[in-house]
Amino acid sequence: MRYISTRGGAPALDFEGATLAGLAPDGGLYVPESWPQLSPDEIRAMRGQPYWQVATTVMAPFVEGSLSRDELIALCQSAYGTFSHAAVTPLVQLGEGDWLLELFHGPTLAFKDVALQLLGRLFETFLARRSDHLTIVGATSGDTGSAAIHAVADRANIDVFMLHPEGRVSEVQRRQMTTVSAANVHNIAIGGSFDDAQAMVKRMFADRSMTDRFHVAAVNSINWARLMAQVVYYFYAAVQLGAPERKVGFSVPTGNFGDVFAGYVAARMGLPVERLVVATNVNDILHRALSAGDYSQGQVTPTDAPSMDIQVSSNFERLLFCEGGRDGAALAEQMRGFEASKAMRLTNAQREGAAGLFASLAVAPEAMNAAMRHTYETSGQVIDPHTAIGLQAARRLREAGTIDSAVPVVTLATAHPAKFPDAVERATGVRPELPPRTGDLFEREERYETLPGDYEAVRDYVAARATAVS
Ligand SMILES: Cc1ncc(COP(=O)(O)O)c(C=O)c1O
Ligand SMILES: N[C@@H](CCOP(=O)(O)O)C(=O)O
Repeated sequence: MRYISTRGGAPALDFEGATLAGLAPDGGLYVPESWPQLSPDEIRAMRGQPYWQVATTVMAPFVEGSLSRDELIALCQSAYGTFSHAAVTPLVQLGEGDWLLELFHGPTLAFKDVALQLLGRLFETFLARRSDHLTIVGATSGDTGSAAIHAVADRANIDVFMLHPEGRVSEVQRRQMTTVSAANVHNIAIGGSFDDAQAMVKRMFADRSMTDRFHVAAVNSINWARLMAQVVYYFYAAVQLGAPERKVGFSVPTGNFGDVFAGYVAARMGLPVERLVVATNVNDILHRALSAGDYSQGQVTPTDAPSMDIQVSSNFERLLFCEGGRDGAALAEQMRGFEASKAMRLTNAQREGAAGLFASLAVAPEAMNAAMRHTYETSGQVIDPHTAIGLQAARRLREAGTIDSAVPVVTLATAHPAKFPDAVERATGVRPELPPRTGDLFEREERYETLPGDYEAVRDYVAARATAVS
């Protein structure tokens, strides 16, 4: 499989190259040259299979040329063996046609583990084939950071520098990052929002003073391998609910548009998906883009669903490329306009292409709290604020008739409620307990640097500690 840049100005790479590159040198994101297809028979055969086996079938075409089937199987068995639930991502029924896909049984209790447990192993496999050292630079609004750190801590030939917005992640999220004592882990709290941190990371990929000396790599969902791993659970869930004979809808709490783009990929590969609901909090750039064609960056408002406090959604560029005729030059121009003015209009082709599959809704804080409360009162299930946004959007769009009432809808439960105990307790009166695997999180010493939200300060900090490759 070959990977091309959404901005059309970078050479195509194989899977290994795209995984180690992260962002393309022209500022674009890598996407597969074409979508592999899974036939109804291949999808039907996934029923009853263990997660690692479904993962192998879904990912095999994407890694062709870079990993043998046996290597892929071994990586999947090892990555998904770290999950505490035998089903890895169990499906739980809440009501008639209303399902939760629990994605938080990995080491750091959020859906990010599904991809990052694999990505850490992919880095190790590829680094063993070459003499190289990765300087991973990432941005987090809370969950990617800890999942990435747990995936690469103490791995040889890797350093990770993780930027989080100071004071804007939950205490559990922060401690999951800052109490890891591995020498190759460097946490940085920066002034500003996740968007500021993400912009600095992207700028570093374009900064020759860094890329000439260091092999800068990505763990955010700008890295294609992250999304590839997330495509798997759409298939895994849908076949349990009757696919390929029956269509399934998904509601996805959304920030950087990575998780829901993985659902789009599943649909393009042949999974019968009725609708993909893009559920946002009040940071609603994606809802405005999908409902009105208006992709304009507002100020980030801090909320009780902090991981979704995002107003520039990196992976939306992948959708614009795929639905805009795969025209890299035109998209590069469109993105340059956005970067200069912080606003852009979707083209008719982009809007109409997206409208066939996506629906969207922005969920206000009161509705999010009501969804947590209602779910607890009616099913005894305690859910986290991000999941509540997905659930609320699914129910509202079903009531509005946007989603066929006969179609089962799966809401992605993206984080364990104990990551956000204060918000959950305020809404439900219940304070969720951290699972035993998190150990003595509140006793361990924290270690992180605080830097101003200033690119040069972050760049110099990284450059002084990273390992040069040339
Ligand atoms: C708990 C949680 N839910 C939802 C999201 C949004 O996912 P995405 O950024 O892939 O849209 C995130 C962060 O990305 C998250 O950490
Ligand atoms: N919500 C994320 C933000 C980064 O998103 P990513 O999927 O691109 O890594 C987080 O919790 O860090």
